Amino acid sequence: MAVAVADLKGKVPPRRLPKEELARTHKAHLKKQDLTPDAPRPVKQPIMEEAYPASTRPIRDLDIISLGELRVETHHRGQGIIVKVISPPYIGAGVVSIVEDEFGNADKLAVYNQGDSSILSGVPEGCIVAVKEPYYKHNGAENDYMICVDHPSDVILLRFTDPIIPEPLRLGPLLKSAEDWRTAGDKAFIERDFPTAVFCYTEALEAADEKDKAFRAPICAKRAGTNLILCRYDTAKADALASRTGGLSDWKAYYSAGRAAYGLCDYATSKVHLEEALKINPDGSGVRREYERCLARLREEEHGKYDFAAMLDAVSPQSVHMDNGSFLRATRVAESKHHGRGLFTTRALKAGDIVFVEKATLMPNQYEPARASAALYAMMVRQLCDNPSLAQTVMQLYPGQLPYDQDRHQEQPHIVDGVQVVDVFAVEGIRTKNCFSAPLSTLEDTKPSSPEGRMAKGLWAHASYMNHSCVPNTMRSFIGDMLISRATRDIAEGEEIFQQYVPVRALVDLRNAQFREGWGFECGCALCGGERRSSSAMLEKRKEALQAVEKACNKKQAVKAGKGGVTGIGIVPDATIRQVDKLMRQLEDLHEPDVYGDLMPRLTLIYPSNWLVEAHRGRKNHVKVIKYALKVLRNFGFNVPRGDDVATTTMWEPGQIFTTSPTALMTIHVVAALRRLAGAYDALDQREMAERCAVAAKFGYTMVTGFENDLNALDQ
Ligand SMILES: C[S@@+](CC[C@H](N)C(=O)[O-])C[C@H]1O[C@@H](n2cnc3c(N)ncnc32)[C@H](O)[C@@H]1O
Repeated sequence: MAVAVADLKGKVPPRRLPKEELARTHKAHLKKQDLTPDAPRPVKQPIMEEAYPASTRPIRDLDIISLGELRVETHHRGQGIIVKVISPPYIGAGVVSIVEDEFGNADKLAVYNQGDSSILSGVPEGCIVAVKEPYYKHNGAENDYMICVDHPSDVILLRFTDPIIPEPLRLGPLLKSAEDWRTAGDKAFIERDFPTAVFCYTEALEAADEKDKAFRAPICAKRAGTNLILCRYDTAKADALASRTGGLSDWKAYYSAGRAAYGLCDYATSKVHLEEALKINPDGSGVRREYERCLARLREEEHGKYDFAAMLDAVSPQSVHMDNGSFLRATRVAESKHHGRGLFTTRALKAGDIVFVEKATLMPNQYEPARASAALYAMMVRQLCDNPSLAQTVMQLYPGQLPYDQDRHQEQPHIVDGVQVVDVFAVEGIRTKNCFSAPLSTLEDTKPSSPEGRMAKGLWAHASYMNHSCVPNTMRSFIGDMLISRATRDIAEGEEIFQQYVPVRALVDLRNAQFREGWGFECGCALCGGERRSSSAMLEKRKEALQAVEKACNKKQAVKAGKGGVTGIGIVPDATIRQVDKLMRQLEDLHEPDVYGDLMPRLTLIYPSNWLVEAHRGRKNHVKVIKYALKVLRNFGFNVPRGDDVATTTMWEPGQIFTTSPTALMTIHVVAALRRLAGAYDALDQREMAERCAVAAKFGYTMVTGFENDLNALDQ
C-alpha cells in the first residue's frame, strides 16, 4: 500500500527505486534529450514560499551521511553527502544525474542554477561532488525521490585527491603529472571547453611544485586568459598578477589584470595595471588602446559628460552593453527617513541637470517580456558566483522579507570551500525589489510607432538605493544598459532624490495596493499623504466620477495616451465634448482645495483634460486647446496660469514651470501638452509664446529621453 507523502516528511523512505531502475529510466530520458546546442536553457526561478538559506558552512564542518539516511522533504542542516556521479547528465532547467555513495546506494541529484562557466553546469560523469545541507524531495511518483540543489554554492566539485573522499569512491589521480594536467587544459582550451580548461589548469597548479615559478607562471597566465573569456574577472585578475615573474614579459600579466579590472568596471585599478604594462612595453599598441579607453571611462566617471547621440548610434538589439563609465559623484547613499537607505545629492542641482548616469551592474540582452525576468535572475546568479566582488555589491541591496536572516552587509566576499556563497532566494528577492525595466532606448520608446512592451530587465546597483515617490524629483531614461537620471526640478545639496518605480495610478488606494504588493510599502509622498486626508466617501465619489468621464471619452475613439504622449482623436461631436467637459468639471469639484491647493497633482483629471485637448485640436479650436493643455499641466502639478482668457495666458513663462512647481509630476504627457500649446499659440499668431512653449517642451523632452532630442520624434 502506498504511504502518503505527508506521513513521510522528515522520515527515511521505506523504499526507494533501486539503482538499476534509476539508471534505466535515466537512460530513457537521455535518449529523448534534445541536445540542440543553441536552444535556450529553461530557468528554474525560485518559489519564494519555499525559501531556505544557502549553506555557509565548510564541508569539513558537516557530518557526512549516506544516501540511505536522507529524510523526505527535509533540509539536512549540519549534514552533507559525498557522492560519485555515475551517469551522463540530463540537462533541462537543471542537471539531473544518478549518483552513488560509498555504500553503493544510488539516488537522483538535481542541480540548478549553475552557470555555463562552471564545470558543474554539466555535472560530468565520474566527478565526485559534495552536497552541503541537502534537501531531499519527493518527486511525484511512488518511491521516487531526488536530492535538490537550488543554491549553486551548496554543491562542491571535489578534487580527485581530496582526502575527504571516502576510500571506496577514490579513483586515484586521473592524470599522472602536473604536465599532463597542463596538456589536458590546453586541449580543453583549444576545444573551447573553457570550464574544463580552468579545472585542468587548477589541477596542474595543485600537482606542481609550489616553488617552481617557471612552470607555474605560464599556467597562471593561461588560466587568467581563460577566466577572462568566461567573464570571471576577479579570478582572472588574481591569476594575471600571479603570473608575474619580474621579467620583461610581465607587461602581459599587467595587461590581463587591467582588462579584468575593466571588466569589473573598476577603471581606477585598470588604469594602474595598464600603466605598469606601458612602463615595461611602451610601444604596445594594444595596451595603449586599452589605456586610452580606460582614461575615457575615468573622465566620464569624473565629469559626467557623455556623447549621448553617439551612444544612441552604437546601440542596437544585438549590442546593448555600452562601453561607458558611470557618473555617480553628485549622489551618495545615506540613511533615509522613508526607508532604510536612500540616495542623496552631494551638490545642488538644477532642473534638467544630470543627477547620475549608471552602467547596468547586470542586464541581459533579452527584450522578450516573457523571458526578461528569468534571464536577469539567471545572469545575476551566474555572475555573482563568478565574481565575488560583484556579489558583495549586489548582496547588500534590499532583498525584501526573507523567512530567515541573511548576512547582507559583508565586509568581504563570502567564500566558503573556495566558492562564493550565493543564496538564490536572496538573489530573487533583490531582483524583484530592485530591478528596472528598460527599453532599448527611451527616445525610440517615446515614438508612437515603437512596439509596446519590448523591455529588458536590469539591475543598476547605485540607482537601487533610490526610494520611490509618486511626485519624484528625478526621472530615468535609458540608452542600452546606461541609465540616465535627470532632475525634474531644482534639488538642494543633501536632499534625498526619488524616482517613480512605475508610472503611478491615478487613484491613491489603487497605486498604494500596487506598492504594497510589489515592494511592501505604503507611499508617504506629499501626494499620497495629502490624498489620504480625503474622506473615503470622497475617494469613492472620485472613483465613480472618473469612471463616468472615462466612459464618456471612450464612447468616441479613446485618446491614445500611451508612450508617445497624446495623439489625435479626429473630429468629435460637440455634444460629446460638452458631456466630457461637464463630467470633468464635476470631477474637478471633487478635489478639496485644502488637500490639493493650487499645485498638488490631480491625477484623475489628466485623462479627460488630455482628451479635451485632442478633441479641440481636431476641431482647430486653438483657444480651447490652450485652455485644456494648461489644465493638463495644472493637473500634473505645474504652476501655470488659470482661466479661459488667452490674453492672460500670454503673460507667463513656460520655461519656469520646472522650477516653480515643488510637487509636480514630470512625464512625456507634459512634453506633449507643451507642444500642443506651442502649436495653438502659433495658429493664433502668438509667435513668441509658441516659441517659449516649444523651448520648454524641448527642455522637458531632454528630461524624458535623457538628452537633447528633436521633438518631431514624437510624430514618428
Ligand atoms: C530599491 S529598494 C530602495 C532602497 C532601500 N530603501 C534600501 O534601504 O536599500 C526598494 C525598497 O525600499 C522601500 N521603499 C522605497 N520607497 C519607499 C517609500 N517611499 N516609503 C517606504 N519605503 C520605501 C521598500 O521597502 C522597497 O521594497
